[in-house]
Amino acid sequence: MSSTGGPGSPVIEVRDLRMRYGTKDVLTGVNFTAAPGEVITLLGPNGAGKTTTIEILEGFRMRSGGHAQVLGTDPATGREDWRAKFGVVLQNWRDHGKWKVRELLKHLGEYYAPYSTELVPRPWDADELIETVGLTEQADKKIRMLSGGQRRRLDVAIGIVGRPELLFLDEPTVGFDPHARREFHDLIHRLSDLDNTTILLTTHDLDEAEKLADRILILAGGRIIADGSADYLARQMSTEAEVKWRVDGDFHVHSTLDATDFVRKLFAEHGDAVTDLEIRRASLEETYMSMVQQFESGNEEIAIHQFQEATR
Ligand SMILES: Nc1ncnc2c1ncn2[C@@H]1O[C@H](COP(=O)(O)OP(=O)(O)OP(=O)(O)O)[C@@H](O)[C@H]1O
Repeated sequence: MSSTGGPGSPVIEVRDLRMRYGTKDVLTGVNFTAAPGEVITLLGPNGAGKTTTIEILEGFRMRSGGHAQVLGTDPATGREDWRAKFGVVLQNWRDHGKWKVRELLKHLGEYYAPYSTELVPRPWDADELIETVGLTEQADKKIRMLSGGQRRRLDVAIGIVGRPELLFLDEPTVGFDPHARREFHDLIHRLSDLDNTTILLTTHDLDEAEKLADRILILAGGRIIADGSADYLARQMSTEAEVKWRVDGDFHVHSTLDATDFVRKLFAEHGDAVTDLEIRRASLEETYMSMVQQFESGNEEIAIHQFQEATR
């Protein structure tokens, strides 16, 4: 089932999205699109407006201005059949304590049965889903007995029980141990690769953003100030690479704009005497920190200008 508003059209399309709370402008012109099957991570400092953006797209919050289309519909006017096409994992979902895990997933799943198709049978079989999110041992436990991380896995299961075309996840891995985090990442890859699910998630974990996202959006100062793959962003922001090497046991470091040319000359001069060669570009974390620092020190225009210059 495709309901993106026509073949090839974006699943999410946001233009000049604005949000004002009282006298405070939180979003001042957000622009981005998401294609079918894309995994997009929304990064930004606390209070940047990530949750606000997601809630507007989910139809939970009315925007102050601008244009938004989600699965071919304006979220401000989306109805039941539109809501059934996407899944939501909120930041704090803390009810249903008396229900048991399997019971709740079966119950919530029933809502999606009318939207089942030959291609995408809905809902997800409860036991299969429970196994997929790693809760088999907890299937017959009451929800209030689950640990924080197990509860979060259940939140993810609730978000995908209807086999959504689009999945919104707000800080999905808070409280996950490294093993649960790895399993969650595998699940996201599966959903996007096998089911072509489009995924928009927020996280403060840059390592996670780098591992998961096809594209990273950085939201700061009310706008998307950077949009691209982790590698692309790091390359655009850091023009210099750091080269480290040893010659005859002595350690050397050099920053250069053209690492390939530098290394070629290094070998021409020292040949086999060069050992422990390492070339390093800025990590996503360094790129992100440098952009956000510019914003927090009041240099919004410089940060945007720097990025735009670099991506020109
Ligand atoms: N209902 C509301 N009424 C007034 N102000 C609000 C409301 N909801 C959010 N805000 C404010 O809007 C700004 C953006 O909040 P939002 O929760 O969208 O940010 P965020 O990027 O998700 O932050 P975090 O990373 O801390 O979760 C914050 O300054 C917040 O205090």
